[in-house]
Order: sequence, then structure tokens, then C-alpha cells
Amino acid sequence: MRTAYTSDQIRTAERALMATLPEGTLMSRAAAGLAAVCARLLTGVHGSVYGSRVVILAGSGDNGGDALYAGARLARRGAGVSAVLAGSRTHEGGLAALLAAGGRAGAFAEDRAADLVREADLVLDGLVGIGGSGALREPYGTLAGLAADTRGLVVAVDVPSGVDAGTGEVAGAAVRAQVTVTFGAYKNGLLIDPGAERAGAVELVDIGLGPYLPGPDVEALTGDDVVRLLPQAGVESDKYRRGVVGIAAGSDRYTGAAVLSVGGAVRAGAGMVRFVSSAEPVRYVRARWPEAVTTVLRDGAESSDASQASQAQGSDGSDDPLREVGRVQAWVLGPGLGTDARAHALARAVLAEDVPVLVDADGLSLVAGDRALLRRTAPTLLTPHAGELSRLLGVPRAEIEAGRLEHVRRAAAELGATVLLKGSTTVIAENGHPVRANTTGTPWLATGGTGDVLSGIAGALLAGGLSCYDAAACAAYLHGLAGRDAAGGGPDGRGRAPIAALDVALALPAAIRALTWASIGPGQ
Ligand SMILES: NC(=O)C1=CN([C@@H]2O[C@H](COP(=O)(O)OP(=O)(O)OC[C@H]3O[C@@H](n4cnc5c(N)ncnc54)[C@H](OP(=O)(O)O)[C@@H]3O)[C@@H](O)[C@H]2O)[C@@H](O)CC1
Ligand SMILES: Nc1ncnc2c1ncn2[C@@H]1O[C@H](COP(=O)(O)OP(=O)(O)O)[C@@H](O)[C@H]1O
Ligand SMILES: [K+]
Repeated sequence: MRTAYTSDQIRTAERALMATLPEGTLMSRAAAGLAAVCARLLTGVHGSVYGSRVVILAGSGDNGGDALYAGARLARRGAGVSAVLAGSRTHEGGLAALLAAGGRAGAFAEDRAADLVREADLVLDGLVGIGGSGALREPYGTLAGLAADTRGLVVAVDVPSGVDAGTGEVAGAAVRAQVTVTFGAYKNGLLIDPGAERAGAVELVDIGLGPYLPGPDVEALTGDDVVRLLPQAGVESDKYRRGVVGIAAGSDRYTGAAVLSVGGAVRAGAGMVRFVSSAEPVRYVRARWPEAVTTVLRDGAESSDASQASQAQGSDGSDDPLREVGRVQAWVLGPGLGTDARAHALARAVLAEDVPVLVDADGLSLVAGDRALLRRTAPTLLTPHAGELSRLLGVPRAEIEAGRLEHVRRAAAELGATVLLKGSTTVIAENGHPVRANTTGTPWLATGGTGDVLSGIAGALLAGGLSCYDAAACAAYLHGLAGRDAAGGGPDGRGRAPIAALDVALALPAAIRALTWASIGPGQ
């Protein structure tokens, strides 16, 4: 598990640790770790530290201090180090160390800074760290812009300047780093977009903070965590014990969503999928996924697919749309369902069942219009994208995208459900737990229908016995991994190409296999 913290949590832990150490020890550890990473990167881009050009963007606080001390270490190894002093003041010890090591420093002047940054092999962003707040003020904003034009690498110190360390929010200009060297522990903003995307690859330098950290504010599953949580097939398994997932999805207008949701469930390892819908989507689902057991709903009544079951409309004339469907351990409700009266009746019936229900897409619109549907005893997992959450919370979509952490938490609290907010970083909130941020995925997943696949994956895991919180996090992880694998290729697997949603479902077993192999190793 990767754990992350707010700035306040980090500061409290740092204070407790500092009280046990001679002054300056932590900054010295931080600078040593930072310099070691920079030396490795410089060797990669320049061939050696000696003779390389390093430019430090130094702000007024300790973040600038870290950068200046690290710069001193690099200067002693023969790098040409220049610092642009951008703040109203400068960390005195750090500046003295740099100058003593042969580095140079000068106050910010735009033309000079632009020339230095452009020609640098490595730009060290020490403008602000966890002490930053709000949009970057000048000249920091200008320097963040200049860093984008360097031909060298940009390395952020602790967090990319302009990224809110506690939330990942970016209020204006922000540094975009290839590598962020962070101290003591991950900060939330390194795991959640837009901040995560600005951070690039994150390297954690241990400064001894571990014992002083509280429970995390945000966490991210690793591949090993996912393997440990995933339901396994064993000798005692049968299709019922492995978990039957019911999927109520699709309409005559939207048949594809149903095919994709069922595909996600089939390929993620459901013991069995029971699919309920009107005639058209049932036809498509049966053609693509013969594994699914289907039930056709017609005109307020239902009749089962001739190949799978008998006539559904009972002699008692009951209008329970689920009466003939058979038992399931969890439901997926919503992809392509429509929002008409019949969809509403089906939603009411599914949400009345005493099993976990995942609500997605049109199911979320129905719930937004009738919150009473969420008054249930069994757990509910909602999987909105930002637009859907905007309707559920009555908050503009842009605000949700800019503040994903705040809004996913608020949704879980207000709606009394587990909430998985989709997007460039998928985040999952459940009251009383750290928010989980997903670290897999690729922007190529931004294509119609991939969310439907996700609903099926999570539904299969719910039916397999995982809690909403674990099912959501594992599904997001596997979905991201399968998306990446489907988009990837080429000799080293690092090529990227457009994908279709069905590719994600098809890539699932191989992605799970590779993950399991990596986690438990061959021969287990
Ligand atoms: N504590 C520890 O044990 C350890 C801490 N460590 C390091 O210390 C870092 C935290 O240092 P910190 O507390 O000095 O804050 P920091 O991030 O440098 O910036 C604060 C200054 O920035 C400014 N400023 C703020 N917002 C701004 C904006 N939007 N736009 C422009 N300027 C803005 C503001 O200054 P002012 O406005 O007064 O000029 C404020 O005073 C941490 O990230 C890590 O790198 C490591 O050495 C390990 C041990
Ligand atoms: N920029 C992005 N980077 C990574 N993943 C993304 C990005 N944009 C969207 N996704 C993922 O793609 C999926 C899209 O789901 P959704 O918006 O419900 O689409 P649809 O309704 O067409 O199925 C989600 O899992 C989401 O997290
Ligand atoms: K920084």
C-alpha cells in the first residue's frame, strides 16, 4: 500500500521527529537524498555530474533551502550550479553552502533566468513545497513557465511548485516535472490529478518520518495489494460460490453499454452473469457473450430468454421485474438503461434487493432525480464521472474536476454510499476510510464505453465477496492496467495506440495473469 498525507500531517510528524534530532538534520537528509537522485539523472542525461549544468529555482522557504544544499553537493562533484533567487528572502544556510561549493546565485531577472533554464541539463524546482498556498505569485509563475522550455530535465523538490500538496489542486501556473523527489512520505497531491500529472515519476527519500506518521489521508493499492484482495478460484469453487453478478443495463437505444458491462464482468472472473434488459440488448449480449444468462423484460412484464429459462410472467401476475431472474450476490445497475418509467421501475426493484448494488451511468441520473432510491440496507457503490457527480451534488463539473478529493469525500458523506469518481485519476471514498487513489490507467481510456467495462469488473468483484471499497479500488486498478496493456505494444511494450472499450475487457485476463505472476512468482 502506498500512503499519502496532508501538509499538516507531514508538518506535525516532522516536528515530532525534529525534536529528537540536532537542528538541520532533516534538511541535510533531504538534501542528500535529493542530490543523489539528481546525480543519477545527470549521469543519464549528460554522462556525468562533472561538467553538467544545473539551475536551481530557489524560493524563500525551506523548499529553496533543500534545493540549495543539494546544489552545493552537486557543485562539489563538478556540476556548474546556478541559483535563481526568486523569493523576498533566501535560505541563508543553503545559499552559503552553495556559494562555498563554487556555485553561483543571482536575483531573478527574466532574460537571464530564461537563458539559464533553457540551457540547463537539470532544473531543480525549489520554489515552494508544502508551505505553498494558492496560485503561484510572481515571479514564481513566470519561472514555472520558463521551466517548461528547458531542454533538460525538471526535478521538483518535495512537490511541484503550484500544486497543492494536500489536494493535488492547481490554481494557476505550476511546474511540470519529469521527476519529483519527495521527503519522508507521499503527499496527497502527488497521487491525485491535476497534481499527480505535474509530478512525473515520484522518488521517495526516507528521512525517518515513518514512526511519527498518523494513519494516511489517501492511499493507493499496489499490484500486490490487488492480488491479495482478488477472489481466487479454488478446488471447492463452483460458479455460484465464485459469485453471480446481475446486470440491469442497456435499452433498445443503447445496446453497446450492456455488451461492454457484461464483458467487463465475464472477463474479470464472475462465476456467472445474469443479464436483464429489453429484447435488443439481450440479443446483442447473447451474440457477444454466450456465457451470460439473459432475461428479456417486455412492456412492464418480463419473459426469460428461451434458451436459458422458462416463461417469466408468473400466473400471479406479479410485476416484480426481477422475479424470474434467479439469485445474484451483487447487481450492476445503469449502463445504457435510459431514464424512462420502465428504467425507473427496474432501478427501484434492483435497489430494493438486499445485496450490494453498483449504480452507474443512467442509474446515477435516476438516483439524482429520486434520492429515496438510495435508502437501503445493503451497501451501494456509485461510479460517476465528474459530469454525473455534478448532477448528484449540484456542483459545477469544473469544480469537481479541479477538486476531486474534496468532492468525492463530500459525495460519500452526503449520499451515504461508497463513491468511485472516474477521470484521469480515479478516486474512491467511503466514510471512515482513507480516500483511495488509483495509480494505473492511461489517457487512452478516455473513449466511449470504457466506464461500462469498469462497472462490470467492479460488479464481478462485488459478487465475489469484496466490499464496495475494495471492489472499487481493485476494479479501477485492473481496468487501468488492462487499458494500459491494450494501448501498449512494440518491442519494449511502451508503444501507445488508441483502444476501444471492448479491448479493455479482452485484455483483462492477461493483465490479471501478469499481475499475479509478478506478485506470487512462478511455481506458486
Ligand atoms: N519541516 C521539515 O522538517 C522539513 C522540511 N523540508 C522542506 O521544507 C519544505 C517546507 O518549507 P517551508 O515550510 O519553509 O515552506 P515552503 O514550501 O518552502 O514555502 C513557503 C514559502 O513560500 C512562499 N509562498 C507560499 N505560497 C506561495 C505562492 N502561492 N506563491 C509564491 N510564494 C509562495 C511564502 O513565502 P513569502 O510569501 O513569505 O515569500 C512561504 O513562506 C518542504 O516542502 C520540504 O521541501 C525538508 O527539508 C525536510 C525537513
Ligand atoms: N484522461 C484520462 N486518463 C485516464 N483515464 C481516463 C481519462 N479519462 C477517462 N478515463 C477513464 O475512462 C473511463 C471512462 O468512463 P466513463 O466516463 O463512464 O465513459 P463511458 O460512459 O463512455 O463508459 C473511466 O474509467 C475513467 O477513469
Ligand atoms: K517545489
